[in-house]
Amino acid sequence: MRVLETELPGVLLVEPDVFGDERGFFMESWSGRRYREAGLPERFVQDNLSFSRRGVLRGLHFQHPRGQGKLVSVLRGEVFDVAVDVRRGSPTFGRWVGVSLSEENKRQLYIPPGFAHGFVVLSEAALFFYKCTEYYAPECERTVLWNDPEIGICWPVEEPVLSEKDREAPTLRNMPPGHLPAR
Ligand SMILES: Cc1cn([C@H]2C[C@H](O)[C@@H](COP(=O)(O)OP(=O)(O)O[C@H]3O[C@@H](C)C(=O)[C@@H](O)[C@H]3O)O2)c(=O)[nH]c1=O
Repeated sequence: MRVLETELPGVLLVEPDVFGDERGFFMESWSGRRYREAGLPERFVQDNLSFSRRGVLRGLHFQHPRGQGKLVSVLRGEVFDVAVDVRRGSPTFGRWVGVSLSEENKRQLYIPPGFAHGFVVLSEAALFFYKCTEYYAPECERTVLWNDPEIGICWPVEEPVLSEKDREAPTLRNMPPGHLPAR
């Protein structure tokens, strides 16, 4: 597999080895030892699966405290996946990276604690699977406005379908300081 650095140090793009033959394909979607050797966490404690229709945007989400590292992937369809550095004092605070993750390219994105995460569905529907290094803690859930102009994410969808929580989220500047992690 190949692990590629992104413009945000710590956010890693993983290209797994895929073995195709006349039956279909095989790939190891995660292996503790190999991912550790490649600089990713070995320990994940929760797996999540979500299904969304075209145009659905989930995000931008993170937990603080109890930050979660997330290894995200797409089992069906295609999404535009985004990570934003929300660590106060970070040289890349407020900066974002976005990648296409799909059933076809089978890529994974590793988003460390301290980064907000979101995605929008580009295909008819998407089945989104991710591993988390920390358990879900509803009291630590934080949401940043998906189209915060100061972050300036170039989303490939103009009027996404949002949850009420995501529609009403504050901008990064308006987040209570205690809701943001420090670097
Ligand atoms: C995230 C999560 C939600 N839930 C519940 C809470 C709620 O009733 C329901 C739906 O939750 P949400 O609307 O927050 O789901 P969703 O918008 O899909 O939230 C997810 O978005 C992506 C972008 C992430 O990065 C994830 O960490 C997570 O925040 O599921 C859990 O039980 N466990 C969990 O780990």
